[in-house]
Amino acid sequence: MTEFPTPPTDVPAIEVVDLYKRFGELEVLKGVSLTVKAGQVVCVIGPSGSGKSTLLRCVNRLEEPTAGQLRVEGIDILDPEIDVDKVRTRIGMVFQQFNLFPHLSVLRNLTLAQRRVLGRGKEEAAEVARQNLERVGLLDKADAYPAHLSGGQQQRAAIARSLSMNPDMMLFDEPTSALDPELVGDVLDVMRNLAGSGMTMMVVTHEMGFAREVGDDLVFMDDGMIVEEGNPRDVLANPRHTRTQSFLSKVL
Ligand SMILES: Nc1ncnc2c1ncn2[C@@H]1O[C@H](COP(=O)(O)OP(=O)(O)OP(=O)(O)O)[C@@H](O)[C@H]1O
Repeated sequence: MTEFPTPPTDVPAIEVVDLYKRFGELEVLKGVSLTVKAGQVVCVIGPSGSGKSTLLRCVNRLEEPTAGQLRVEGIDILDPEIDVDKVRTRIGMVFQQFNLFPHLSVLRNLTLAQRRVLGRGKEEAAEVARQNLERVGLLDKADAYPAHLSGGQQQRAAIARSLSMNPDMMLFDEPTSALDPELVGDVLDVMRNLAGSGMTMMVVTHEMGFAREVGDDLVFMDDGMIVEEGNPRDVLANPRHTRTQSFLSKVL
């Protein structure tokens, strides 16, 4: 099995090289290349169906690319010898639909994978869980069940669950799209704090304000390709490509 050594600091956190993904006849990714440096926040925007989620899902091996290269901290994660569980412990993923287990308390949602995947003991896992619940402002909900939390609280619990695995980087797939508008701000605040703490993040989002303020880089995808990429403030203020202009004119 390939082990993950501590990477030298000049190795990119994520390197996507000429990535293709096909579902049957449908080519969803058509030669996507991008680099996320350690500590960077890269936001990915684009119309529905442009391949944003598929790209993220390839990065933590929830989907198998059809062709191309994917390196995480310099390690080829498409290597058939790779331990996929180990890849996933390095890369936290937060989904639109929270994916908490409804029959487990918030605390047990946070301790389960720590114990099963990382082999932590009960007390250590609970302590790590409490620290991360505190980080997202939910320590008082440790014993609650997901159904008794608001959508925003559930998403913050899902972020705390990811953090409890001590990931080196986190992928966010439209983390606020399922939330009522008044609950979006709290989740974005948690993400802003995470970015401020130096977490490497790739964020598929429709929140252009977040992308502008927090993103180091903005990627616009359309039809399975990266059409435009650059400093978020520049791309949002002065999109160069007509497809970016057309998309932004509808969402800004
Ligand atoms: N497992 C799958 N099987 C077949 N087709 C799929 C699968 N997953 C995604 N697709 C298709 O791939 C295309 C890209 O989907 P993807 O979810 O990556 O787009 P997206 O840009 O994230 O869209 P949205 O903003 O609506 O979430 C869509 O046409 C979608 O229907």
